[in-house]
Amino acid sequence: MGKFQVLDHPLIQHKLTIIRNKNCGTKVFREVVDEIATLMAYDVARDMPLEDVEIETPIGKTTVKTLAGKKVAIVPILRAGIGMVDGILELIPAAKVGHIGMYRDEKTLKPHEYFVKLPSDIDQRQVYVVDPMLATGGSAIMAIDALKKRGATSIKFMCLVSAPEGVKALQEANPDIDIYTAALDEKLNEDGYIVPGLGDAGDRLFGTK
Ligand SMILES: O=P(O)(O)OC[C@H]1O[C@H](OP(=O)(O)OP(=O)(O)O)[C@H](O)[C@@H]1O
Ligand SMILES: O=c1cc[nH]c(=O)[nH]1
Ligand SMILES: [Mg+2]
Repeated sequence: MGKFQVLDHPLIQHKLTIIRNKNCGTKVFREVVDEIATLMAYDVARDMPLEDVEIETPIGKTTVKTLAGKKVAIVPILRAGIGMVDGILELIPAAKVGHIGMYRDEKTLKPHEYFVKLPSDIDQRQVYVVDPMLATGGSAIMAIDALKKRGATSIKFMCLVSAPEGVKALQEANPDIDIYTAALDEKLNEDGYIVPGLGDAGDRLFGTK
């Protein structure tokens, strides 16, 4: 089974409180989602492999560490996942970015895929799938299926708020992936929204309500 980690650094908890508040406007919401994504990426990247490299400092020769292993692809699930991309690129600026478009039917809660565009070497990359919300898990599972179908083998999923139902479904469907969340909330309500959650992440990011 992959890792399941709640990244509850005090700075992350504080920033999450800011965006959970219903009075937080689009501008601040966007800025703070970005900041949380950067803080999370720092921890998610902790197991990046290193290799030795010989360099010369102004004082003399030495063997030190440099990043090795797979290059990163960030794959946001549209729309809301887009809000986390820039924050991760702050730390991993050379990452490539793929996009998977997905919307959840409001009645059935079933996800529908409408767009997939990935880096051509996705099978060679460490993929970070990002979406602020993991509710029923349907969207994340369908996005990861789309990635695996196209050859991705090394996948981590990052979200801000998750529901126990979504975590369980995602783990059962993909026991090979690591899941990172800033908070594990109580439950889903009858409309499929996370309680207490932060509402509709896409609408709050883009001001579409
Ligand atoms: O775990 P699930 O039950 O699938 O729900 C989570 C999905 O719902 C939201 O997207 P939405 O369908 O609202 O699309 P949007 O990002 O375009 O608003 C959210 O950003 C996730 O992608
Ligand atoms: O609480 C939720 C659940 C799904 N999608 C959202 O944006 N918010
Ligand atoms: Mg939405």
